[in-house]
Amino acid sequence: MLTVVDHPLLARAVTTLRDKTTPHGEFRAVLNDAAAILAYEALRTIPTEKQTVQTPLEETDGVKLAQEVVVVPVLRAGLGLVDGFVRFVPEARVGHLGMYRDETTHRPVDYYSNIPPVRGARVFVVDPMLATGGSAAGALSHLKQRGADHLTFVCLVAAPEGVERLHEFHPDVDIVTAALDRELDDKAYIRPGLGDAGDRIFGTHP
Ligand SMILES: O=P(O)(O)OC[C@H]1O[C@H](OP(=O)(O)OP(=O)(O)O)[C@H](O)[C@@H]1O
Ligand SMILES: O=c1cc[nH]c(=O)[nH]1
Ligand SMILES: [Mg+2]
Repeated sequence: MLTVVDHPLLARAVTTLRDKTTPHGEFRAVLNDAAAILAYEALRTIPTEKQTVQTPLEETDGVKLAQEVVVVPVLRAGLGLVDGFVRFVPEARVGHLGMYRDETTHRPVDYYSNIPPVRGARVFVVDPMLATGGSAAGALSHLKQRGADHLTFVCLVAAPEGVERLHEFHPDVDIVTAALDRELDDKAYIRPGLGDAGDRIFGTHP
């Protein structure tokens, strides 16, 4: 299932992130806020179980989360979405998957993996950009090999090509995004998009 999160504050954040004049410090801060809204939506279906709580006056019913939460950013750009999740679920475990996209083939190249236990957990793979879908599909396959059985992919901007690829190779994985853009260009950049998310977050190419 594809969810395009519809919220005025998120739409405004995406507009700021698309703006080429937004400097990297502001880009990071606004991406953090956008990530929190995405996390809020993506966590909507997390199961809870009953827990009693003692107020200053009496005991009453409350809830606790009934499933472990694991957040897995696809490096580098995915790091920009981690805090949005961890601010709501501070006990979340965080895995890291290092991948970059080869500039000519546009195929993902793996360079790092450090993943906590994922079997039975609710696993959120986070990366601002879903372009060809090669990186996301590779990340999801890697996590399934490690036993992940409840995966959600969370991004900021998705291209139709990437959504199609994930639906084909990972039909069991829900996608949550802030925007579904028009197309990929001949360099496999998302149009209109926001450029290279990693470079914009970290200020790599002034
Ligand atoms: O859907 P795809 O076609 O695979 O493209 C999307 C990937 O490209 C970007 O990473 P990039 O390779 O720029 O690495 P970086 O995060 O280190 O900048 C982005 O953050 C995704 O991981
Ligand atoms: O538009 C794109 C495509 C891939 N990666 C990015 O950072 N941006
Ligand atoms: Mg990049």
